[in-house]
Amino acid sequence: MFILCVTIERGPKMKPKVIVYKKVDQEVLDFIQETCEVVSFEKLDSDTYPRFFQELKDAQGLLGSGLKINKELLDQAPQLKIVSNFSVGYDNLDIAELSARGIMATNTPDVLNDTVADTMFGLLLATARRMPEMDQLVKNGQWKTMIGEELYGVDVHHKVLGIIGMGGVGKAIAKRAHFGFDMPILYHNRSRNEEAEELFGATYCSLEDLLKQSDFVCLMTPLTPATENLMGKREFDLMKKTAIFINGSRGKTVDEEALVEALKTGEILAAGLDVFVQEPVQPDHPLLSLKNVVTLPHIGSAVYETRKKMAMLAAKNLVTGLQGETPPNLIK
Ligand SMILES: NC(=O)C1=CN([C@@H]2O[C@H](COP(=O)(O)OP(=O)(O)OC[C@H]3O[C@@H](n4cnc5c(N)ncnc54)[C@H](OP(=O)(O)O)[C@@H]3O)[C@@H](O)[C@H]2O)C=CC1
Ligand SMILES: O=CC(=O)O
Repeated sequence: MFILCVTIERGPKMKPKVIVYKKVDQEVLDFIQETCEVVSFEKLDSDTYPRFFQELKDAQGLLGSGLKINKELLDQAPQLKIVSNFSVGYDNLDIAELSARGIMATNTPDVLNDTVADTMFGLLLATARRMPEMDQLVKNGQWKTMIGEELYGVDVHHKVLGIIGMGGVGKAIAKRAHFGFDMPILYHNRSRNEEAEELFGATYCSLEDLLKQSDFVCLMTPLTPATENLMGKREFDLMKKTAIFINGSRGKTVDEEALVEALKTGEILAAGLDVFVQEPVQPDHPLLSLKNVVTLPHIGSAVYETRKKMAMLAAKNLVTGLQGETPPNLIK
């Protein structure tokens, strides 16, 4: 019998194509490029969207932040295997739609906890002691004499801090409050966080009790259907008139109209906000005209070292997923 043997020459294995739609260090791009073909965009805007959607057609991975990953976008990305979100919050991802299509989703928890907690504590202190207002007074040449009672702030140390959302960031805030400022801590989650209770003496309580008893209320939950508008008129009414509200979660966890009203009528003393329903917040937003509001442009994790750690973690998630393994921060 005559047997014909044919050897099929295989070319080098094609690298999967990924789109990185956020500016990351060359070191991070180099790491991804070892195993993937990378198309990168420093930002997405009206100029770059057409090419982004073109590239999406055969992309297997996405890495970036903020972009809404929903059904409409996924319909344009039939080869997609993984979405690596460059942030811990992932309310921009339609997780049900991704799961239904068998596409993995990952985020970047933990590496940013201390940085975000520093930001939130800074915001809390700045709001309590009216620092941006004082800064403006000095720079405007209005510091003519020692300031009077009308410009006094309120103490932070030994005051009761209520944390709604005692997770990674919440615990890092509690650590600062407990060891640095001798603050009794109340917290509210759907489940108990025994570590925070043991390490920082935090006391679990209902949302209602937390709002009634806290001098500072710090909101640090993810944005989910259950937390959307978590803080509304009823909740601000429950807070002490002397209390300060800090939001580091997402803008939509707060009913901004109710917050404006509470701040105007003196239902609460002041607010420190890193996040807004619409970002960037419009300059004519009523919150921005209030003296008792301190604002930041969503800078919780915005320091170079931390953003680099987040980028590398996002890159590892992406590459691991595309290699057929379980990424370290798979969202389940
Ligand atoms: N401003 C900024 O730059 C930043 C903002 N963030 C925001 O903060 C959020 C939290 O981050 P992180 O601490 O890492 O996340 P974690 O998942 O570690 O913690 C979230 C906490 O919120 C609690 N939680 C969730 N749902 C509810 C609910 N319905 N009611 C009460 N508590 C709830 C969880 O506890 P349980 O499950 O028991 O309810 C958990 O303790 C992010 O999702 C993001 O939106 C994060 C980093 C930076
Ligand atoms: O808002 C930032 C995040 O990491 O989530």
